[in-house]
Formats: sequence, structure tokens, C-alpha cells
Amino acid sequence: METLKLKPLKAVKGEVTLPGSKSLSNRILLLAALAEGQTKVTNLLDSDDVRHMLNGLKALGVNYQLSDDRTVCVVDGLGGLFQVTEPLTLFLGNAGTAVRPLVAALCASQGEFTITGEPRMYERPIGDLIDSMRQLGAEVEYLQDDKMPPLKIHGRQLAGGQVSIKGNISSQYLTALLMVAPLLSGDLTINVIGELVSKPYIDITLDVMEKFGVQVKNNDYQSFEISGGQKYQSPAEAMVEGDASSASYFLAAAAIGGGPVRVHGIGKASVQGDVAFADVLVQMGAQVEFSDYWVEVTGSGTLTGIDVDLNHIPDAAMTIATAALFADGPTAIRNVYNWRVKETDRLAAMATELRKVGAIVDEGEDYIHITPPAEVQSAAIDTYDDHRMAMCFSLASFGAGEITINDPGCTSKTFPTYFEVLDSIRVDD
Ligand SMILES: O=C(O)C1=C[C@@H](OP(=O)(O)O)[C@@H](O)[C@H](O)C1
Ligand SMILES: C=C(OP(=O)(O)O)C(=O)O
Repeated sequence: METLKLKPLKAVKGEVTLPGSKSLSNRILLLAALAEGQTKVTNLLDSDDVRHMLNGLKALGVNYQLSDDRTVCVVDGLGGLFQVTEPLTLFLGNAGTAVRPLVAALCASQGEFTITGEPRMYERPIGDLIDSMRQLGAEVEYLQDDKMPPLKIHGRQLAGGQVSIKGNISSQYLTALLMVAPLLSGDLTINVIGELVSKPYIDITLDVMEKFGVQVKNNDYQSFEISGGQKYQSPAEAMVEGDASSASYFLAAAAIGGGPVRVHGIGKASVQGDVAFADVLVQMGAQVEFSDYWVEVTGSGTLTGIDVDLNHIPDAAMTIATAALFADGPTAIRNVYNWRVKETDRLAAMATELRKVGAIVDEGEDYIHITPPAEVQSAAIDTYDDHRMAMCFSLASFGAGEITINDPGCTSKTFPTYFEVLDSIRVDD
């Protein structure tokens, strides 16, 4: 296994241009494929998750042209759902933003589809989405374990009506249902049962749908109404914002190591909920400045431990857990149960690795409580094939100990060049 011994971080300063957002890249690609007309997608993320979406779309008969650096993609829209005559197997890695929306779209398409992925994808539940698709008449088989991929989908036209969906495990199920809804033959009302986690991701979905000409009636996130029999219309050009979750590592580095660090590609009008990560840094004592196009953080010299509910920003929340190593007191991150069903069981992984560097950690069913060590200890950090474990533990190298990241290449899921970009803001004295 490859390992990366990190040079100690003392201070950081400078500017970073963020890679495109994973969440936006995969939503825009899918809607561009389904839309009427050609869409030029710019600032596309080039990472594993986006490659899985692109490969899936190609296998489904979508034509597109990528620039050499894969950040511009011109997609020829199909003007409707997929129509495939031969049985097709799609390998979608561990990309939640590819698997969930494609599964919903394929349930309503013509063809027979087998959805496969990496072993971890087979441990990430999809039952709530399949239950909803079945309410609409979809035919889906679980090929291995109940309620998990791999799946076989016998696509067929779906008529709409009323459907309920659980929102307490992943917002991606609701996102998937929303995106296919206008292409059903009749109108659809979606009723959300119980709590809706990761709510700001629904705003991203609604925003992208609107860019492709579809309006959704949002009744306070409790129910949604969408007219059927519509077509997505290409906006001709769609620019992907910078990735707000990827921004969190550089902004936290500034909060710990002084800064200022300015990230370009997100700003105060950003559609991504993870921009709210900057507000959490403010609660910890950092200074933040926003423009329309960038966010800048300056550290105050002290970080304050906080007690926060981070359900709305589950991905960037991991960065708070490692920033907490440098706070003046304990930090509690609450209401993040679904960390357990992401790339790894992130609550367990985070607790284990934070303990390795000397923190005292209390891990509950849906929270983590971190008491920072007097001095961060040397450790080799296991990353569990989780890009965010690798990226957020790079912050531990602000401490006295020597930090090694095992399998640093796992950042390729969303940010293949992460460690190079981090090096670009390092200030060595
Ligand atoms: O819709 C999206 O783009 C995402 C939603 C979130 O997942 P959950 O809704 O499962 O929390 C997030 O963790 C994931 O990285 C991306
Ligand atoms: C949870 C994540 O990914 P996915 O889109 O596969 O759910 C993530 O990127 O942190």
C-alpha cells in the first residue's frame, strides 16, 4: 500500500482555485444527458465519481465530447429517458451521486439494467429509494443482500401519482426521485416521511432542475409536486461551481495555521450547503470574508471548541472533527448518524484515527465528542478507502507529531490532486 509522510504544516497562506463540485458535476451531467439540446458543461470535476457517471452515460448511449483535461464536456441530450435494447451492466464504483439518480432514471427507462459497484457500495443502503420506485410500479431485484446494490432493474414507463420517501438516511433518494419526476407520464406528488437529512443537497437538486427548465413546487420540504410529461431543456451552457466540501480543508487549514487563505469558485451566492462550513469556523473563532466568487479565512490564533449539529453539512463536518484537534477545549459534532453509511463507517473510523493521534473520543450512535490532546501524537492514519479521511487528517500535520497517510490515492474519489494543492499554500519558515 502506498503511504504519504506529510511534511509538518506550520502556516498556510495563499489562494486556491477549487475543482468543480462533485454534487453539481454529476447532477448537471445527468440532466444534460436527459435534456433536449446540447449542453456545454464547464469546470467539470475530473475524479472517480464523475468518471463513473460519464462511463455510465456513455454505456447508456449518450454522446459527449470531453476536453483533454476533462473539465469541459459537451453533451448531446437524448431529449428524454434512456432506451436500451440489449441488457446492460453499469459499474458505478462507490459514487452515491451516480448510483442513486441513475437507478431512479433507469426504473422509468426502456431496457434491462444491472447496477454494480465497489464492495462498499454493496453495504450502502438503497432500500428507501427502491421502495418508493416500487410504489410507482418499478420492477427492481436485489441481486445480493436485501436493500443494497447490486440491483437488476427492468425498466418501464412509470405513470406518476403519489409516492412517499424516507429522508432520514440519505437525501440522495429524494434527489433521485425529484430528477426523474418530470419525465414520468403523469404528475407526481412526493411526500417525505419523517426527518430529511442533508437538506441543503435538495436545494442543489432543485436549482439544477430549474436551470434545465423544470419547476418543482416545494411545500416546505415535506412534499414536492412536479408536473409529468415534461422534457428537460438544455441551458446551452452550465458552469459547475467549485466544490464547497473540498474547500473545507483549505479553510480549516487557514483557521488553524493563520492564513489568510482564499478559495475561488464558491461565494456568498453559492448553491452548495457546504459553504455554511465557513460559519462553523466563525463559531470556532476564525474570521471569514465572502465575495460572490471567493471565500477567505483568517485564523485568530486560537480555535474554540464547539458543540454543534452538523446534519446539514455531513461531508464538511469531518473537517471540523480534525480541526477540533487544535481547539482550546472539547468539540461535539451531533446528528451525523448517516456518517455510518458513507464511504466507510465514518463515526467509527474517525474515532479510531483521532485516538491514534492522542485525542480522547466518545463515539455515540449519531455523534462524536472530541477532547484534543495536549500535543498531537505521531501516527499512521488509516483512510478506509475514504477520500475525506485522507483529506481531513492532513490537518493533523499542524501538530507536533509526524503524520503518515495510508493510501493517499483514495482522494481520487473527489479530489485527485488534493495533496499537491495543499502544498501550494504551505508556508515553510
Ligand atoms: O446529493 C449529493 O450530492 C450528496 C448528498 C450527501 O449525501 P446524503 O444525502 O446521503 O447525506 C453527501 O454526503 C454526498 O457526498 C453528496
Ligand atoms: C458521502 C460522499 O459520497 P457519495 O456521493 O458517494 O455519497 C462523500 O463524498 O463524502
